[in-house]
Amino acid sequence: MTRIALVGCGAIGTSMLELLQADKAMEIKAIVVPADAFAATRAVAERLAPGAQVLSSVPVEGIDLVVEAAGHAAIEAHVLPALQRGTPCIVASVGALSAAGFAEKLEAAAVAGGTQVQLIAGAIGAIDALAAARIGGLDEVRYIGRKPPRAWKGTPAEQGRDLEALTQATVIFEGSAREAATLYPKNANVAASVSLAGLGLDRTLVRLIADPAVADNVHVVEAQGAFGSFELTMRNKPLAANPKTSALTVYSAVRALRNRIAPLAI
Ligand SMILES: NC(=O)C1=CN([C@@H]2O[C@H](COP(=O)(O)OP(=O)(O)OC[C@H]3O[C@@H](n4cnc5c(N)ncnc54)[C@H](OP(=O)(O)O)[C@@H]3O)[C@@H](O)[C@H]2O)C=CC1
Ligand SMILES: O=C([O-])CC(=O)C(=O)O
Repeated sequence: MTRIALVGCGAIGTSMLELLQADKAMEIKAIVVPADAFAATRAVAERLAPGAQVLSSVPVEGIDLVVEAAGHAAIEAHVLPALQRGTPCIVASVGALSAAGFAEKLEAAAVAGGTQVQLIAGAIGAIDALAAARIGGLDEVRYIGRKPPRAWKGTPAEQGRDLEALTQATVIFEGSAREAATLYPKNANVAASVSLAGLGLDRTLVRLIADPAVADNVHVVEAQGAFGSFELTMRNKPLAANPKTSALTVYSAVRALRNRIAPLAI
């Protein structure tokens, strides 16, 4: 039995718990959330993971694997210490690695604990192709993220514009993946994933668009290099509980967990 600590119990975490009820080889032992979310999280746990304790930090003993679906700050607070203790971690908030020196810090914690941190592909695809293409050499990688205006609420996209009033597609950001992931921590984790798999946070070109004509979260990756080239378009359904987040992120996290224990992993 693999004993799991889930960090975060919002849109992704709750949907993961729903799916993981079917997995008999895994047990959710702990759900880690801020103290002000205890009551709501206990109600979710009662329904979907009755054996889980709701806590404000990952237990030091009795956890085989940590899975994070909480946000950038949770990596420093919960993933780093778990790695240092030797517990492997699966991370959804990949954009946290855009902070200067943070990827190195994460790696050092994993080395100190003799374990590994796995960054999930989340809402984007072709991370495998991109990471393989990097070995032969990449010349250019572009990422374009297009979401409905409501998905950009509470972000810098609101500065100087009324998102509700947009009548046409509007570029809200153009720059590096590092800047995108820093400025849009709940919307541009995939920009960080694409860049970490490919040309790096500073050389990956990112454009973010608020588009009233789309209902899905549309992600495009274009890459060129020694391997040839590819263009990928994902049209992801957002989660009802959080329009910023694509449902595919949940499936990607569940896949990562299942692959940890599957005799044949794909
Ligand atoms: N790689 C990818 O493709 C994607 C990655 N993500 C990442 O996943 C994160 C979660 O997404 P989503 O579930 O939609 O967001 P939600 O806002 O719906 O849920 C976040 C949950 O995490 C909790 N939380 C916040 N901060 C902490 C912390 N420091 N420690 C423990 N728990 C914490 C929240 O508690 P409370 O309610 O009290 O704040 C809430 O339960 C995003 O912030 C983003 O970083 C999201 C989409 C795609
Ligand atoms: O879920 C998505 O479509 C992408 C997302 O929010 C992110 O990359 O942070």
